[in-house]
Amino acid sequence: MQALLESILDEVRPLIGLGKVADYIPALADVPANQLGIAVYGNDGSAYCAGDAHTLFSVQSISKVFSLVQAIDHGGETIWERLGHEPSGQPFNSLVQLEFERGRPRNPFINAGALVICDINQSRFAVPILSMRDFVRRLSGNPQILVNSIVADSEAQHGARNAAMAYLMKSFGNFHNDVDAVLHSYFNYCALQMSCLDLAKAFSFLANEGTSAHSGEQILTARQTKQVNSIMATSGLYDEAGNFAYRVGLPGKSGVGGGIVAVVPGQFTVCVWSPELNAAGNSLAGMKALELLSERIGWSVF
Ligand SMILES: NC(=O)CC[C@H](N)C(=O)O
Repeated sequence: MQALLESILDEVRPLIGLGKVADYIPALADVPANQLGIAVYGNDGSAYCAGDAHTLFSVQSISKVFSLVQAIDHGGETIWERLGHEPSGQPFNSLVQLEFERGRPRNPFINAGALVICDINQSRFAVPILSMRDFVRRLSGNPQILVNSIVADSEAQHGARNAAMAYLMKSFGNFHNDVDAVLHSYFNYCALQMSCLDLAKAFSFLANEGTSAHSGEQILTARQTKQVNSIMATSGLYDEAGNFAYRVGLPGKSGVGGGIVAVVPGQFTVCVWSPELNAAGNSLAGMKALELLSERIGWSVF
């Protein structure tokens, strides 16, 4: 596995320079574009790292999985009264469908759906950002994980589109808390800083029927785990979810920080990171690396 990861990184490195680092969040525009890392975390506790696998980066939309898991943990099936689990076929920050569908987001991994999930969690936790940080520390087994408040504040200053979605949902009665308070939480969740290895470990329960492979803690039931993986497979990469299923064939979740986590159920999780994005907002080199990995191991969920 170690040699395989090294050779995949060598193969995808020439793609660096062909994508574009997210700059609509100004603090992310400064991230050096030539970084590339990958980490695999096995259900047997084995870890393999290559490249910049220990460098911290902004998880951005990968945090939407953590928020969803927190909400399921508390609200169970009732959360689906407020949003769907269908792919949207739209960019992650689209407003168009939300108006047509009367403020009910298609799924928890587009921004509108994540904001509803954050609204649900805002009602539950006294200190939502600390609850999230501690949850992620537990999931990854790394008590050092922090939120980068410079990134969160930078996004807050350019958060008009997310605010528009939240207010639109409020106008339809599908948003219960103060919009600014929920946006503050959402931007802070997105600004969690983690490495490829942290993320691979944090997602390990999704490869292991709901139980964390390193701590033994049950995070979700096996049934809930299947549900989260299926939403990742159909919606984890926004309007590129079909392409990701076609090329990689695994449940996955991306973020505009350039990270992508994928799950090989029953075996391992993998996180790849390269900050330059393609037009859909997914890591360009990261997509290719995961495609090569699934081809070389000869395994996908399809
Ligand atoms: N796709 C992403 O990673 C988007 C997350 C980002 N914080 C936003 O709301 O725009």
